[in-house]
Order: sequence, then structure tokens, then C-alpha cells
Amino acid sequence: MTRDYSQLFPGTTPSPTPASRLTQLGWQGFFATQVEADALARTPPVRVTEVHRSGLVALGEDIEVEIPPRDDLTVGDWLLYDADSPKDSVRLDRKSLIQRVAAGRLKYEQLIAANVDTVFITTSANADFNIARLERYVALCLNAEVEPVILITKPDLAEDPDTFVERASEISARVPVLALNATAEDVRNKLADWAKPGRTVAFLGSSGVGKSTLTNALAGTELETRGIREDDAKGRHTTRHRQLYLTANGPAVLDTPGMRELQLTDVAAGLSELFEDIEDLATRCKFRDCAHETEPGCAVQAAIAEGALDPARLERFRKLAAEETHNRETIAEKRAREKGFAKHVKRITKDKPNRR
Ligand SMILES: Nc1nc2c(ncn2[C@@H]2O[C@H](COP(=O)(O)OP(=O)(O)OP(=O)(O)O)[C@@H](O)[C@H]2O)c(=O)[nH]1
Ligand SMILES: [Zn+2]
Repeated sequence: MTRDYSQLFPGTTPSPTPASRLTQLGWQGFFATQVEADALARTPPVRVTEVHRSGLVALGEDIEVEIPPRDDLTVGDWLLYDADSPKDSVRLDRKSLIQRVAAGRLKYEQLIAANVDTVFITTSANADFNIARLERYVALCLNAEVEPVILITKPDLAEDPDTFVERASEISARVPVLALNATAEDVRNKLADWAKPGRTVAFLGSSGVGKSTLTNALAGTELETRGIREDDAKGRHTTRHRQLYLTANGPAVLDTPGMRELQLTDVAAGLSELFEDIEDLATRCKFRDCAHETEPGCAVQAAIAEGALDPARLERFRKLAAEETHNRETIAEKRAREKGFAKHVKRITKDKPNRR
């Protein structure tokens, strides 16, 4: 089976509507430029749409394949599928990667999703609205190299929806904020700047804020239903959804349980980006190790005194930074332990090649 993938390279005319299966899957120039055309024909690109303990499901232009379990892969990854040896399919470089710290005594990083373009951080214009949580999500997105957009749902039920938009807009000038009724007709139009064919989006937010309603609105009646299947392996009858939905003329929509409970891990870069105003101020403190508390010559406290910095924002920055440091240290300890163990294993399995 040889296919011509040349039309998938950037700079060529886009395929006629409806979008090709690969475009629906979120195939982009970023990935195409990583591979020679003949390699694409030999080992066609497939995208991981589901991860199970028993293996991965991946879809391509006209193939659906299963790949043995690999802990270096996650939903959204692009692979060059090797039909002769599926486990050796090569992963293409990621455009973005969302991770979390798994809960439990031993914290470890868990890959949540790869190659998401836009995360719609979703909250409602009601008691769910919480600036600190929004900041946490924004930092997480920036760190993952994902573009964050804040959506404020249920404006139709709020007395003064504009105040929520104003408050969310203060988080960062580079994060767009939109109020939208998730149950209204114009959802696709309002999200059209980000939710287009060839792109991958996800919704992040608390239960009940409208994530499913928005997902359905984007998918419309064109929701890819072949992904829904029955699983009665445990004698129970539950409907499970594919974790990556394809839409005929819209984006790929990622909907995984893992997206729901995200904590901070290794997001130092995202935090610096989000709180760059405070970091800028801190460079002007008299002492390099200033804790911005009662030190003389503290530029951060001076800004608070002048009313230029909200003390609550400094507090939130401290809390997020402390959480990030704690998570990073716990992971570093665990890695050090694992490394010791890995060395030990390597010594006894010396002749076996190590895939990672
Ligand atoms: N009036 C109004 N109702 C909304 C809006 N957004 C969501 N709802 C309603 O709120 C309820 C919860 O919406 P869901 O889409 O199920 O919320 P969710 O975020 O997917 O919730 P989980 O699946 O628990 O994570 C539904 O009854 C929606 O119709 C909105 O903007 N306006
Ligand atoms: Zn200071």
C-alpha cells in the first residue's frame, strides 16, 4: 500500500472539503517537515487517539492500528507507523505536551496529551470563577507550549457577566477572554479563530461548566461516532468514548479524563511568563535573595505600597511557586532513586538494547 502524501506538505493547496482524514486528525506542517516524503509513504503517519493498558489505538489517513503499550507515548502523539514492527513506530517531535503530577504518596509525571494547539480554560460566570485556579491553568498551558483561551460560560444566567470578563482579562494581556453561552447557536462561530480543521483543541475546567456542551457544539451533528463503543470486559455495560474526536469541518477535540484534574509540575517557565511583572520587579530589589517580605529596598513591596501590584496576586504567585517547587523536588527524588535502580537493571540486561 503506497500513498501519495506529497499534497500534505505545507505550501501546497489545501485539500477540498470535507477535510482529509489526516487534516481532521490535526496533521500540520510542523509534523510533515520532520519527515521525507518517501518515509511518509513507507511508514504512514498515524495519531494516537486512545491509550489503554493493553495498548494504543492510532488512526491515519485510511488506517486504524493498534500499538503495544509504550509509556513514552500519550494521546495526541504522531507516529510513523511501522507495519512490520508496530512497537518500533517512530514518534515525531511534539509541538506541545501537557503533563500532570499524579496524586499519591509517590508523585510522578504523567503524560496527559500531546500536540494540543489550544486549551479552552472553561469557567462559569458564577461561584466556580476563581482567579487563582485560572492562573494555575494558564501557567500550565504556557509551560506546555499550548495557547490558552479563557471561556466564561453561563453569561446568560449571570447578573453582570462583564465583571467576570474584566477580572479574567487582568490575568495576562496575552490570554484572550471570551464570554459565551455554551448552549447557544453561535458557539462554533465564536470559537472559529482557534477551532479550525487541522488544529487540536481541548476544554479544561471544573465539572458542570459546560465542557461537554461545548465539545458537542464544535462537533455538531458531524461527531465521529465510530469511536464510541461498548466495553463489557468486566461484565458491566459502559459506553466509552474515543479520547480524540474528529469533526468533518472543525478541529480535533481532545476529551480525556486526565485533563480534568491537573496539578502543576515543572511549570517554572510558565509561571515566570505569567508573573513576569513580579519577576521584573524582583530584579530591582536591593537583595538578590529578597523574599519580598520585610527586607529594605524591596521593589515588590514598594509596588504594593504604591498600589501598582495587587498583594493577592503576589500571594497567589507564592503559592503556585511553592507548589511547583515541592512537586519538582519530589519528582527529582523519585528520579534519582529510579536512576539508581535503572543502572542496576542495565548491568544485568547489558546486551539488550534500550528503546528509550
Ligand atoms: N444556561 C446555560 N447553561 C449552560 C451553559 N453551559 C453549560 N450549561 C448547562 O450546564 C450543564 C452542565 O454542562 P456540561 O456541558 O455537562 O458540563 P461539563 O463541564 O461537561 O461537566 P462534566 O462532564 O461534569 O465535567 C448542562 O445542563 C448545560 O446545558 C451556558 O452557557 N448557559
Ligand atoms: Zn523584594
